[in-house]
Amino acid sequence: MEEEKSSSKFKRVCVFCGSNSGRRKVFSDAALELGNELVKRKIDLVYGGGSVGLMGLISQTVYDGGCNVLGIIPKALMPFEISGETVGEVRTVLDMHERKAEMAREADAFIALAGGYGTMEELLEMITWSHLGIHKKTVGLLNVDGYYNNLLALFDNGVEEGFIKPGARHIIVSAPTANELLEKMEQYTPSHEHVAPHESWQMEQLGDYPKQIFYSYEVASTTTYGRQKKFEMQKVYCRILMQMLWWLRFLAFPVIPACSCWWNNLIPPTVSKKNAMTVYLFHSPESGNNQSTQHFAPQPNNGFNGAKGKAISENWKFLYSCYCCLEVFQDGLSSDHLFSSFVLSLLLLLVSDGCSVATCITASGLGSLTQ
Ligand SMILES: C/C(=C\CNc1ncnc2c1ncn2[C@@H]1O[C@H](COP(=O)(O)O)[C@@H](O)[C@H]1O)CO
Repeated sequence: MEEEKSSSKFKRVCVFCGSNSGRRKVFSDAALELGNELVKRKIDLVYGGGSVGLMGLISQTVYDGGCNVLGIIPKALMPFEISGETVGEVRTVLDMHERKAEMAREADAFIALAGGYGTMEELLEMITWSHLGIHKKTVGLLNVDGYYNNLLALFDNGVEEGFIKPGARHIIVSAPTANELLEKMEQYTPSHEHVAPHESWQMEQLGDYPKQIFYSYEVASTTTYGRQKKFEMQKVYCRILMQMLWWLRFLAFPVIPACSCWWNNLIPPTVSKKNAMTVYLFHSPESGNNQSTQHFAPQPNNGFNGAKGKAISENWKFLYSCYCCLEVFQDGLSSDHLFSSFVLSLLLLLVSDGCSVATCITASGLGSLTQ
């Protein structure tokens, strides 16, 4: 079925309004009137979710009129006894900040109806974001029976006293009736200077940003918590993977030194010598002169070159490699570890050969890489 096109330049309007209905009937009437006006113009509704107060009235009206309703509600306000049942689509977010950003992203324009702190805060934030250049969307105020006269007077005073630029005062489009307000909003083009260019704002703060940034916070859809589950499952998988990697490192503990020994036994003395030097130079570049590297040259007759009888030094080498790995795995590559490695390297140098030291350093280096 082909979707009916909106007769307005706005496809979706976000309405901020009281979670209470107010003492006087004019406010409920205004909510119904605004709802009908949106339906007449085929404008979908974005709002705070739930069915309490004016929020419930407007959402039900728009929903019954056949337009889409999207309620964006923080997890904490989800319980039925707090916000009641929501019509249409419900999107749950983590907190109020996410909600505002999500509401602002989804809508082409904003309208504030009568309300309390919540409504006033949402209205003022959208005015501020427009002033700063975070969004370029129209902000309307349905000033039912002069409810917001004092607020508008306060804004005027802000201009008078030099706290609000005269151009920025025009960000708010206000009118006493829904029809008048929407007419004015349709005509409105922003003329105020932005504090910072729209493009310089972080994508996630508002504007035409990619959906996925927000969807990482989005946790539920209409009746099931599908998205939330998906997001939380991803976190569980990550944790399992990390746990697996944590255990796998112990596998590296016997494998790395064993490979080092095996590799060292395979290569001929000349190559071995070169590698030993390279490794040594890599780890201690400042001592990489000819004299010191000579100390690390492998000795062909000490049982490292595939000689049948394994020399004692090879066992030393293996044990030391294990020690290095264990140290690094347990504590990370701390300065203490480096110092003890250095002392042990010197000791080993006395009883073994340069090649084995190089192997051990390599093993500990590899160990640190796996941290
Ligand atoms: C406080 C009460 C119910 C709270 N339920 C709400 N459910 C959804 N959204 C809410 C709720 N309360 C505030 N909001 C948001 O703030 C705006 C309304 O706040 P106000 O202080 O009532 O003006 C509204 O736009 C929502 O986005 C029962 O009294």
